[in-house]
Amino acid sequence: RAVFPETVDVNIRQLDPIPAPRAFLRELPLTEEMSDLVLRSRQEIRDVLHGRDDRLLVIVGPCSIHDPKAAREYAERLAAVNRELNDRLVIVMRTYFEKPRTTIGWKGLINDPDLDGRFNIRKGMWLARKVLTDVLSLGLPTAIEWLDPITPQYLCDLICWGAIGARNTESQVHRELASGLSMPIGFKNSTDGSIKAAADSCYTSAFEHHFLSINLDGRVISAETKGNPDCHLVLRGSSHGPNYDPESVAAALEALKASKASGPSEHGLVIDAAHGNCGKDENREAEVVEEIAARIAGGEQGILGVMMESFLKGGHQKPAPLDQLVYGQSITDACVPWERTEQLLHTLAGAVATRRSAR
Ligand SMILES: C[C@H](OP(=O)(O)O)C(=O)O
Ligand SMILES: [Mn+2]
Repeated sequence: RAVFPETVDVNIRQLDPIPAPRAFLRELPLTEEMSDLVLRSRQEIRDVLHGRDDRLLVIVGPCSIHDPKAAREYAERLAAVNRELNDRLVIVMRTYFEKPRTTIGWKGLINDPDLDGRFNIRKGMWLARKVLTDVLSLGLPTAIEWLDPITPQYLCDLICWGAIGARNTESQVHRELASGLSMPIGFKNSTDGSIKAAADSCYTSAFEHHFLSINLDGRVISAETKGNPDCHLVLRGSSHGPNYDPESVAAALEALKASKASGPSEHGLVIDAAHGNCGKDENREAEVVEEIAARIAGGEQGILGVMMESFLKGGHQKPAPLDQLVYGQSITDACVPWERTEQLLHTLAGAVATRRSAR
């Protein structure tokens, strides 16, 4: 016998087949226009990260997407501001569908799209593609955190920038994944504030790697990657406090040098004003963004981009089925409300203009 049944699936209750990625790509295809936007945006982000474009990368939007309608409404507002400020900012919308939990909790739209504990992953993956095509159809680039190593096969044609989160930044699986992804990848520093793991990830992901994955037809394959030359560090603070101050930025750039990380790491890093840099307090987050804008206006080098958690309404609420929720408010980390966000985007654009005129 090839398999002794009693030795496998001991802790498996159910295995449900999901259609292969190609079926999803056919059902919700990328249009020519969206493809052009994705390719153009990826290149603009690369140019900023490599010091070829003096604009500021701004990755802004909700901590997580839980309501496609509210996500689209937010995207419509952000797209309008993007049209106004894109000579100074490269704006990318956070469209996060996978949430890494410290312990247990709602894991995102793909894992539990109806917020009802039924974990209809097939529906969640379809909804994720639907939201991404909606956002791209508004002319807005997309940013995601990559968590499950199979998810990219379902979504990566629609993504302009990716993150590897603080809880996975040392993982070999995520470094291998990043080495083959088609867009720039930002590695968050570890939750304890250490920089070395993420710096080593920036170095490691630039090499070719070989690992098991699936292809668009759902077959298990051995992937050989070229290496991703566009990986960079994202400072997101830690449980011990913030790390966005000038001294921490300088120390992080030294750590990148010590890890022999190249490309973007020779030019700077991205600061996440949320998470450990604001104690998950949206009012503090807005202040952090203003402080960063002042430093950019003052000509500080090394800040290539800013991340902000922002949504239609400020604050956050506990996850619950959609009809029990306040519309347009985060169900994971607290977010800066839209009106304040719009002001902050103008402040960041003004800072870039000031820096540009001083050069
Ligand atoms: C979860 C993630 O933040 P992290 O804790 O990985 O910095 C995010 O929401 O951007
Ligand atoms: Mn968050």
